[in-house]
Amino acid sequence: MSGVLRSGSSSWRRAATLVLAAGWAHPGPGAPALPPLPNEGFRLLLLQRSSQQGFMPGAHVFPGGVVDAADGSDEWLRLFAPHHGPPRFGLGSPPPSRTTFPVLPAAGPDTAAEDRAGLPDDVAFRICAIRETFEEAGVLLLRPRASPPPAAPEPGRALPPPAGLAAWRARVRRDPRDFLRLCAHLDCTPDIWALHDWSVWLTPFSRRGGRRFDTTFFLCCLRDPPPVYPDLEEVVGSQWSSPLEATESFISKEIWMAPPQFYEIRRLENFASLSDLHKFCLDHVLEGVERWMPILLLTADGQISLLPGDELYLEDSNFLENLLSTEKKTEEIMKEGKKFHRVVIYSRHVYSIHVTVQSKYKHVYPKTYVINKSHL
Ligand SMILES: CCCC(=O)SCCNC(=O)CCNC(=O)[C@H](O)C(C)(C)COP(=O)(O)OP(=O)(O)OC[C@H]1O[C@@H](n2cnc3c(N)ncnc32)[C@H](O)[C@@H]1OP(=O)(O)O
Ligand SMILES: [Mg+2]
Repeated sequence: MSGVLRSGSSSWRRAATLVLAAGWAHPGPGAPALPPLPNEGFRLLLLQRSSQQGFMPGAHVFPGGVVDAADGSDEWLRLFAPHHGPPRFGLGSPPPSRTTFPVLPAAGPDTAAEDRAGLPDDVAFRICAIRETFEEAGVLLLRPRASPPPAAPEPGRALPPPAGLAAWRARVRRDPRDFLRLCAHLDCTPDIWALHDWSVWLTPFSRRGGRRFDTTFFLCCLRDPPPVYPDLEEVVGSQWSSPLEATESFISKEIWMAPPQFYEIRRLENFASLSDLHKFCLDHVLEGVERWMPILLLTADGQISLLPGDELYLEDSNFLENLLSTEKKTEEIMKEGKKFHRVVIYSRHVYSIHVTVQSKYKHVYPKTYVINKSHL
């Protein structure tokens, strides 16, 4: 399943990450914490990566990780039976395949046999996202095998942590194949039906080199926030933040996020409530999602991360291993154009987003977001 794809000098890791949105009541001062009403706001789970991580040390990201062969093993077939099985495991028809730029080489001939296992990618990637969320945050998104998903899915709940979970978590962190054994032990399956396709990001080329990921982002709505237990190795902290709170934490230098997370946080600002967000996911499921690779434009005093639709974005495979640069300053470049889909990176904690293009496939893009100059 995982396999490492090669394009030019880059090796690509296939990964999955989970945007967990939990319903959040607004208890007044001293008021008892009430269960959130459907039209209440939501908070997002952000995990802080350890400063020892090889990739994005210290960054706040959504739970996630590299897809492992175990996530696609056909041993899962007996666990999903009898309610679910090939070809779609109850996920509904496959989203339309969007042949978007860039095309990465298919998994090479060295992909081991078990990597081409019986599960379709969109099942295996959901299992990976749920496994990684368990490994990194101790949140268990499983569904009892006896209760197939409801016809009209509502936001779910994480499984209350059963006894002995810490020992199981250590086992799964050592060997991803133990995640299936944990599910069998609990007579559950990963709640793949609660995960909705949201976006796919490919790591842009940068002169620093380093790891590159082809990462599928899923979105999952929960009625209320489950307790979170960072593993304290890969992940050293966690927070539930609204899109606005996460933006303010970033601008005030309390947290650092890479452009994809900042973009997704701002995109989620479009939704006023958990029910709006959940309804959007259900209405949108057949449209498929855009898969894109930002192209970096280095300016004299910063960087601009260009996205498809931007007038400077070129769908040219040369940019798999190249970037753009100019002697001009960022402000000059910004004055020249008008068809924007870009994240402007002024400094480590000062990003702005400019969107003037229409979103594709009935998805939403973030609104233009420019911080006031006092932060510059
Ligand atoms: C400007 C950047 C633009 C882009 O990258 S766009 C593509 C998507 N990228 C992003 O979203 C940026 C943020 N990155 C991420 O969210 C994550 O890095 C991403 C892409 C989901 C991949 O997840 P990761 O957590 O990095 O991968 P992972 O969980 O498989 O491994 C992380 C490192 O932890 C290690 N690890 C995993 N399980 C462990 C265990 N049980 N005990 C100790 N160490 C463990 C694992 O070996 C890995 O270390 P290493 O990276 O191999 O050195
Ligand atoms: Mg991880």
